Amino acid sequence: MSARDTWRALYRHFRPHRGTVALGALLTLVGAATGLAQPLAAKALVDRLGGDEPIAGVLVLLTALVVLGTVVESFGAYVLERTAESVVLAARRTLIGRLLRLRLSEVERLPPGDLMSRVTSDTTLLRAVTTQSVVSAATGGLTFLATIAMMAYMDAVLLGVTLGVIVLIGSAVALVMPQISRATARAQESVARISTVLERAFGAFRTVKASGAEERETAVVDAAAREAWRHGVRSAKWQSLAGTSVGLAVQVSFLAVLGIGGARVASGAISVSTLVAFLLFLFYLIDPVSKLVQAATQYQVGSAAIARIEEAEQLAAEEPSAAPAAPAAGPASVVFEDVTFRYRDDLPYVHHGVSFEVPGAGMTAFVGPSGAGKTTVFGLVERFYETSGGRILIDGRDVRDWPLAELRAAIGYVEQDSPVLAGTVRENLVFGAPDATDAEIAEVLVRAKLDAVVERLPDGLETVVGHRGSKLSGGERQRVAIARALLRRPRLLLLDEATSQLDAVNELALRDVVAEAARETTVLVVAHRLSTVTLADRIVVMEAGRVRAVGTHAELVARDPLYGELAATQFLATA
Ligand SMILES: Nc1ncnc2c1ncn2[C@@H]1O[C@H](COP(=O)(O)OP(=O)(O)OP(=O)(O)O)[C@@H](O)[C@H]1O
Repeated sequence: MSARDTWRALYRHFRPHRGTVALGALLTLVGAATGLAQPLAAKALVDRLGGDEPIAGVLVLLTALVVLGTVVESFGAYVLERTAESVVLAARRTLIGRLLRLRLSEVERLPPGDLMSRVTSDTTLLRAVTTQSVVSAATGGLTFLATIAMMAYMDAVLLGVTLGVIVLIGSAVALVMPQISRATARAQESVARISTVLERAFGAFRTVKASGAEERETAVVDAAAREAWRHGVRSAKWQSLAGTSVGLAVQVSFLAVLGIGGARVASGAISVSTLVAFLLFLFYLIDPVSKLVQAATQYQVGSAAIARIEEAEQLAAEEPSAAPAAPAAGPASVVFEDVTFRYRDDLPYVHHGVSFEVPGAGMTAFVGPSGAGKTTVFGLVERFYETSGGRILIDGRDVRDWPLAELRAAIGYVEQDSPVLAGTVRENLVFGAPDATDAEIAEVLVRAKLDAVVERLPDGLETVVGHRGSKLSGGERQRVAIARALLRRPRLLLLDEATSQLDAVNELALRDVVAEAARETTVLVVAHRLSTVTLADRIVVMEAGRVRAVGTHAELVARDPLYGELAATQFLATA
């Protein structure tokens, strides 16, 4: 990101809060002013005590100043901190609103752990830069200019000396500033790597344990944590260097002013009192310069974070579209017209001109060797990906012309590994149909042959199924996934049959569920079982990204050698 883009992005986060930041700055200034007035009141008090004058008025004034100062200052600090939290919240909400709408291809490209850490960790770094550092820069800048003006009024030559030293040391500090940003960026990348590795490990926790990979995975996380530490420490080093440079600048200026000022006093150019006053102003300069350096440091940290946040905001997302109020009913037809497709421009084509027609209703099975492109058909129907060529028509309408939410509302999709989400059975069922009534749930449970299963569960529908549904059997998970899809009352059911074996009871149950669903919706199924294909109204045989043959089981066994082979090997194994 260029420096200008960083400015612009930071300003975008700051802009909605500029009013409250200004209020916070004002309160900070008022608090500081009452602080300055306190010594004056104290002096008056001491004077009056000495002169035996009444002190009640001054005492009240002093107390009022102390109370007012404390209240105003703490309220100002609260306003700024609250605004800082609001900036973080706004950044998080923008990111969250976008992340779940990202295109599938983007999420496949970036590890989810990395995306998550941008929402959680990087946004936190915006806290200081958009509020405290703006106030520091503003108040520091103002006081700096006022003090410089006073110094100019005292003696221009000594001011020149002072500014010379400050510019010299300031330039050196400016050189290390980008180092802070770089080190912070590296540290944040390492933090993201921690999330990524942990996410991978928890996503396949059984495999990690079964492979005895705990130590190795721990070592990878450990390395990332140490890497984050290393860059964090490097950033701290540059930050402290920048911080101490203020003291150095003032000390060097002090010596230079003392030397040159002494000579000027000796030559009669200025009076001793001017030199003393000038030196005092020099010390007043420490605070504003510190604030300016601090603001610059925070800006560097913030710019590292903003780059990562912006990157996530630039990822391609799907356009939001309102779900239809009343989706059309009845089974939908599906037509593929010479569809070509590849997952990425640098990958080979997966579909080399796929064409088939499925009328509304009935069940169509897709079969073919592994990698033939069957699951990809479903990804394209759902418009998870865009085709490279050809057309896909659902109900005679190009999928690109459907509002995305309407298209997906018409479809029920059961993935191959039938994901069940953490939560209760009920939460899993209504995931795709949040408004489903208890009666509808009960009906779908019967249809998916899950009613007996749910009855057996300790808490029925409210039973927590564990992370990824690990408390359900494979067959049960599959039927929960089908029930979830059916509850959406889809016009088109896409079912990616699991390749894993099912016992006879589960297999039969699944077969009935699918057969029944096919009576009222169009069912497309990537089939791996004889029991499924014999049931199908038509079978599409795919091979290497092309449709080889279409027909019924009996027709294809007689006509298509590849199908005959599949039937003999793949399907019969499951018969
Ligand atoms: N998200 C993806 N990104 C890149 N390539 C992919 C992706 N998904 C699938 N592929 C590739 O596309 C090809 C077709 O995959 P697809 O999943 O459609 O095959 P399939 O016929 O369903 O196979 P199976 O029966 O084994 O599930 C494969 O070579 C696969 O490696």
